[in-house]
Amino acid sequence: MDSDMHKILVLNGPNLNLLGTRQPEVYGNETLAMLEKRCIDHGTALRLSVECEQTNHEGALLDALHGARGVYAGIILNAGAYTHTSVALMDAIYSIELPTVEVHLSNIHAREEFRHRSYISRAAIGQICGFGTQGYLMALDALKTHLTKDDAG
Ligand SMILES: O=C1C[C@@](O)(C(=O)O)C[C@@H](O)[C@@H]1O
Repeated sequence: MDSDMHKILVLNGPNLNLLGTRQPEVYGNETLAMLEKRCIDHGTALRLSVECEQTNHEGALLDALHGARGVYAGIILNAGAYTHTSVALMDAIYSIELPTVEVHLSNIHAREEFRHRSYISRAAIGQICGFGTQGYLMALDALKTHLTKDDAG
C-alpha cells in the first residue's frame, strides 16, 4: 500500500455472512467473499486501501468501530438488523468521528415499516440502499470524494 493511500474499513453486521444463500430474492446471489473482493478491487482502483470485517455480534461491531479510530480514514457500515435497533452503534459512530457511509443491499424504505427507521443514519454522512452489492462500491466512491475534499483543506 502507498503511504498516501487512505485506509477504509468495510464492516458488515449480522447475517451478512450468509450472503449468497440468504433470501437471494432480496439480497442477491453474491457471497460475502465475492462482495469483499469487489470492494478491495474497487478500492485499489480508487487508490483506497480496503479492509473487510464481518461479525454477528453487536459488541464486536462496537469494538471494531472503536478500534478504527486512528487506523482508518473512513467506514462503510452495513449493520444489518442492528441498524433499526442499536442506539449503541449510533453513539459509537458519533464518538469515533470517522466519516461513515451506511449501506444496505435492499431498499429498506420500501420494506416493512420497522426497517424504515435507521439509528445509523443520524450519525452517518449518508446512506446508500437498494442497489445490492453495487451500493458498497458507490459508498467507496462517496468516501473517496469526501476524503479528497478533506485533503484539499
Ligand atoms: O440484515 C439486513 C440487511 C440489510 O441491512 C440490507 O443490507 O438490506 C437490511 C436490514 O433491514 C436487514 O436486517
